[in-house]
Amino acid sequence: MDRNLALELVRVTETAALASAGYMGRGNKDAADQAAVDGMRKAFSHVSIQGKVVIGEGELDEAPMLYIGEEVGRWGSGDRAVDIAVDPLEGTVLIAKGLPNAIAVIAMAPQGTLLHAPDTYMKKIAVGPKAKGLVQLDAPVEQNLKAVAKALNKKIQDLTVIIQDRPRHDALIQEVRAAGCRIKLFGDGDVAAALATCFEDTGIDVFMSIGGAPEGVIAAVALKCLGGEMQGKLNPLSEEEIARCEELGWHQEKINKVLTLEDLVASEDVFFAATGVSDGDLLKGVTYLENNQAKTHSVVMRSKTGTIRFVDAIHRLDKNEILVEMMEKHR
Ligand SMILES: O=P(O)(O)OC[C@H]1O[C@](O)(COP(=O)(O)O)[C@@H](O)[C@@H]1O
Repeated sequence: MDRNLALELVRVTETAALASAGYMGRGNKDAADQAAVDGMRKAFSHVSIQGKVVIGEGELDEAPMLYIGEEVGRWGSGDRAVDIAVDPLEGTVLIAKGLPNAIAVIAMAPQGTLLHAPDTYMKKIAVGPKAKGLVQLDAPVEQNLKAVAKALNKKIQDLTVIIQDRPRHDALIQEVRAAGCRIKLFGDGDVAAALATCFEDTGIDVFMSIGGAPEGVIAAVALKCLGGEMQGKLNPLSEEEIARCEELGWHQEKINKVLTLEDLVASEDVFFAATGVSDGDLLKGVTYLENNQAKTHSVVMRSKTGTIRFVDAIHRLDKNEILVEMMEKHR
């Protein structure tokens, strides 16, 4: 895929972040999400791809924009056919409460290569490049943690495991504590949490959680670019979710299968871009500057070359056509 698409994708996540950041701390997660969706969709119309949303805001009946199956991009005759996975505002509650780690995020891959994950829960494990190939989602927790400690040349007591703070993880938390590791609990945003395992500065060594399956596919694209490892397994928690899986052709045998990184993302030529909405471990959030300007901090990655770029940008909110429209609508 054309390497210049990387910068195009950053423009899209920047626009989503800028559109939604004004809602920080205002207690309205739906309005913040809608703003991010608006911004992302608008910015996509300038990108030279024939994109189809495979992970989006839901089915057409529940999501009028960026719904699964929606065509995005310019759709010119020479444009590349691609699968698009979006989470315009990953961590809607985080923005509503003004908490850290909300991001706007996109993953892109050649057509037909991203897993069409149903919108149910998924059990996930992620580790950075040094521990790649050494963990097994279904293995005992302690066994995985010992393997990671060995790969990182750390004492098991010095490993930090990041887990979403939910009652469904009580037993997991007990097991990680019993193994002797440190734990960092996070409120929301498991894409950022999985990514953190690949950046030493974050101090996070392992990600273990049950979170959204769509977020699992998006994170897997990033882990592929970063040379890390991620595995997942659908984990429908209610009768309704099981029915939803069946409706989409996920029968018990398929649900029980551990999905490897290759199952989640079947291509070596994928892109991932994210822009911070609120300050986080990896990305700074949107900040507003004098003279109607705002600053964004993003990361964009391409698996083919393994390049990881951090992009700082200063935007004129009164000059850029799309941003002017977003500011009128959402500020
Ligand atoms: O809040 P739940 O039901 O535990 O779901 C977990 C999911 O929610 C999130 O924390 C945030 O998702 P939203 O941005 O859609 O609110 C995800 O990162 C995670 O996968």
